[in-house]
Amino acid sequence: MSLKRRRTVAGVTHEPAPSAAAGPNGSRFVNCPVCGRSIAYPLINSHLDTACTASAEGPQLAKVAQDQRQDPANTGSSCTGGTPQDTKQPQTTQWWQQSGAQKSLVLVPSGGKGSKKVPISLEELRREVPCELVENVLPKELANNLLTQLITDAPTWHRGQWIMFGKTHAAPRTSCYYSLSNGQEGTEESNDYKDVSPLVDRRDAPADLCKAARIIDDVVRRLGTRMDADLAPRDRNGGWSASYALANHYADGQEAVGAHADRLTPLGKRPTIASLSLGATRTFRLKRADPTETAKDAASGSAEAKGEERRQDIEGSAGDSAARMGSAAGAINSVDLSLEHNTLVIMWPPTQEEWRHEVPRSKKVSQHPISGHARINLTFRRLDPASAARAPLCRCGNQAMLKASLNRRPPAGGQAAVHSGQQGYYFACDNTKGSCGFWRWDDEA
Ligand SMILES: O=C(O)CCC(=O)C(=O)O
Ligand SMILES: [Fe+2]
Repeated sequence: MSLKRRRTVAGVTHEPAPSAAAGPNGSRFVNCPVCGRSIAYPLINSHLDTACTASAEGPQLAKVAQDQRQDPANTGSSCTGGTPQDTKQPQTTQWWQQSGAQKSLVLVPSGGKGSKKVPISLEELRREVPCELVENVLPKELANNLLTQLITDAPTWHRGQWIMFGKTHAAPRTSCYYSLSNGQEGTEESNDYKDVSPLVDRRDAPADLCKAARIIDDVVRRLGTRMDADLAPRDRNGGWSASYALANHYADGQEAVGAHADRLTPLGKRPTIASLSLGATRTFRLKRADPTETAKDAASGSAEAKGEERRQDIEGSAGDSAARMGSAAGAINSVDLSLEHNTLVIMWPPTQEEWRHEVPRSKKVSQHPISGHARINLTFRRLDPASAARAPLCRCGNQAMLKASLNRRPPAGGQAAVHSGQQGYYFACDNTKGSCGFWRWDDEA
């Protein structure tokens, strides 16, 4: 991968333009070789990197925004209460309209561990990592209102706990689940929340959150059509819609979430998760998962600790693990996304299987006009009741946890080998207080 500001489009590599005030013919503007738009000459490189409309989703997303204005009754989630005027908010400038934006939203190490981080374009991000970033995803007023409301609610949210070496620690953030299905989900689905966290704080989503969810459903569905075959079968053909949003509140740069993957048991294999950031800008770090992480689990039959314990466990070693990875030469193993207010990150499959994500602590968090140093994150997730129902009970009598194996495949000839394709999955005991040692391949047909 080239880290120079050079771009290959349809097999033609466009060399970076010299950073002079005027182009070769003396004009102060140049037509973008990709989208054809007239761009101030010194800004053409950053336009190509971050703002060019010719990237696949630019026009699509523009259409999303337009459709949202024309069709506010869009029924992405089953939240009710949306009214036509609700979504008639003025649109903010979208990233593909910000010609010449100078921001470095995506940084990757230029070499080994500790090397300088260099920017890559949103297009390169999408190509190299199964994630993508959409700026200004909601109408500005909706994003601001939602932030104001959630910042007001956040003091009533729950601070989770995790146990390590017998000691209880408070989670460095507060959280809450907002249901987007207005109590429509059955008992089984409600039970799935317990699987997400044993400390459930679940509420009905307020109206602005329902509106946001409808827009996000639509964005995810439209962008998902580009890669339908990669999605979980039930999410294909525009099938994805969020059933709930997990909200996190980070009061300041000292609050964080350690490296982890979101739990597969309630969401099913190859889940798509859409993550909305509101308020102060924070770094969202993705690292390729260490194959030895699941090897330990599978070999010893030991349970992985739940929730925070697992997160903290990985946190200390994640950097080393990524450095050890040594996958294909030039491949990106680690990426930092700068998540500004009203930015959506879509984690496509197989992000939860093959990558780990975190929001590291930071000494430098700039203030947002509404929330100061605080940040709210909402991850929009789709429950898969069938997945949770399939999980066997371990010897402790608890539901075992579905996990992806990075380095092992199911035994040749087994049902799982025939049906699961590349990825092996297994169930393991999920008891934080001590594993019963339960472990078996998932042999789903
Ligand atoms: O705050 C974020 O951006 C990520 C939160 C997250 O990963 C989670 O709640 O599982
Ligand atoms: Fe997560």
